[in-house]
Amino acid sequence: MSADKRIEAITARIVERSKPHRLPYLERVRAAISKGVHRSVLSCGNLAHGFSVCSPAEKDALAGDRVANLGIITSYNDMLSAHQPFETYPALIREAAREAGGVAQVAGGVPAMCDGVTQGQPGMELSLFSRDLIAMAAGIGLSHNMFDSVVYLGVCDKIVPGLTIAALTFGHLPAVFIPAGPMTSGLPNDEKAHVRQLYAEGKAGRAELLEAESKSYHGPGTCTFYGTANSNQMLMEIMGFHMPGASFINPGTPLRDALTKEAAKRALAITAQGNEFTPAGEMIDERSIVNGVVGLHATGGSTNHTLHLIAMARAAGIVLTWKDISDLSDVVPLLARVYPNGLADVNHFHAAGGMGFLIQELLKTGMLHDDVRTVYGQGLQAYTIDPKLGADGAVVRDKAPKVSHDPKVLASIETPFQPTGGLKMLTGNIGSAVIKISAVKPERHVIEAPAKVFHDQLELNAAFKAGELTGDFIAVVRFQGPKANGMPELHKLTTVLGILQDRGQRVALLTDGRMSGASGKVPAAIHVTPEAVDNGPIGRIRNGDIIRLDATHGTIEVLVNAAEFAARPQATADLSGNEFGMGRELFAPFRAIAGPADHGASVLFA
Ligand SMILES: O=C(O)[C@H](O)[C@@H](O)[C@H](O)[C@H](O)COP(=O)(O)O
Ligand code: SF4
Repeated sequence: MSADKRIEAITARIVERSKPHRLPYLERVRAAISKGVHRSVLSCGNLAHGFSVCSPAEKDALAGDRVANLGIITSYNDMLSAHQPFETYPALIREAAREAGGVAQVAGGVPAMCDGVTQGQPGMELSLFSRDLIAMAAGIGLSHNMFDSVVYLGVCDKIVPGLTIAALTFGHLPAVFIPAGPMTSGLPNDEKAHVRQLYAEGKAGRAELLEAESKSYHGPGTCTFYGTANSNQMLMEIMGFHMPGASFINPGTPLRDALTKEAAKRALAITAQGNEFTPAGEMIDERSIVNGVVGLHATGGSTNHTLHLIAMARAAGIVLTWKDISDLSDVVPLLARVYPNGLADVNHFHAAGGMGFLIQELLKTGMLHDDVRTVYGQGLQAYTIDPKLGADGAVVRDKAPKVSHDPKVLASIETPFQPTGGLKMLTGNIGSAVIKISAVKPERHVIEAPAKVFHDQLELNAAFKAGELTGDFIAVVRFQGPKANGMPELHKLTTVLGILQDRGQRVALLTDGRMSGASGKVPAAIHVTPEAVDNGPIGRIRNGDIIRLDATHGTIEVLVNAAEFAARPQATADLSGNEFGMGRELFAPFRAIAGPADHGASVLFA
């Protein structure tokens, strides 16, 4: 079935807009492909260094150009519960490579930050920049030019976007992403959030809070809320970088290991030496990117992808805009209710039918481009499956269920939770912003209230403790953009604003910073561009100004006389405290050159 004509129209405009970047990109990819087996251009000395630790049989194989060499880029560390399982993956992948007659080598590692560990801490100011650094670090591994295909081991927030930027930069090579899967379900996310609110109100102690947090985050695997990390898994599957059904299988299970070995063998099967050559730079095109945006809307995905997906697309010469994302939101229905957009977690999503059911439903009405290339072959229909472990220990794929196993978590295309998606663009005299409405009740989609201005999320929390946050208001938290302090997530505001909202106050947030993908029920206009430190109008808002946030009509306005507002001096902030400490001094060059949020807040692309 061809895609819905509205999806086709938005895709066509992206193709047209991208040509100046996409065509030269494809020429570079094809020029690199034309050079043949890449290690064949290495000198004997280069090659000897490259395979010095291999077995004699592997050296023989790599001395020629017939046997495929699989590069592994790994983001293993013990800080991210989602990445800790990767510790054992290289051995499993090497075993699979041997079974497939190929060779596998770890090309390099990349850094991985856990936004949960750094949330509310100075380290969070490195987080966004770590995405582009991860792309660079992966590039260093791949620049050995020893490889015919690559598997990327990554899950969390900035890591998959950074690895995708690298995979598309090395677009002449096939790229298969291998996830580690979600943590098993612990204390439900809403119960964790409730204990946090009790603690913030002084009704629970630290011991009770730590117990709740530890029961929620309790073992290996991705945290089970639908934040950026799990949005990444959804994206990798719907864009065709995962094997079908790979996203949400728990770590340490036979099926997980079978999927990992299968992915390694598939990566070796789609090299230029085989008959199904699938270079990443040609596999991913504008339709793949649109499919990714559709998946974000249909699942209520992370607002961070209004930054990351733009940077990821740009790495392949594709220019995606907030208006594309916003216009797709008007077409794509919301089919999933996973925390913070509901009470379920990703394990419940998978049990309800998961990615296979979701893709099946979206294909039914042309919400997705089916005619796309994937690491598994041609077409997205192949992903409408339910993965199982076969008797022989290999992966088998049943058809996805015809009916959702839990319609309260995963809806059919005929009975969506909302007729439109979750991510809207806002424009007005403050600039541009984005808002995630899938987790916000309809009666809160329009908020008009006086501004309370802060230059730091801790200032707002202190005002809460001092009992100063009374009545209806829009919290303006500014000087939080990429050039100011690296654009940290302001997720710590969620608890306080949630308490005030639950008390009946009509509150909202307006910031040039960003939120966690796990932030939810309070209306938040985020990623305001231009940012305050770049002379953005958000820097001219004063306490008491009336602001109108209208997610229904897509506007964000300060209701002040235009001439008076323009004549106001730009506020300034003392950012000296953000320049040193916890490594922030190392990222001064990134703050100096970071691009605007609506271009991905990247140091790699203007
Ligand atoms: O974008 C995201 O999804 C978040 O960055 C997420 O990865 C982060 O870990 C949250 O901070 C977790 O939520 P808590 O901080 O509430 O545990
Ligand atoms: S989902 Fe967030 S908190 Fe959980 S491991 Fe990943 S980065 Fe850390």
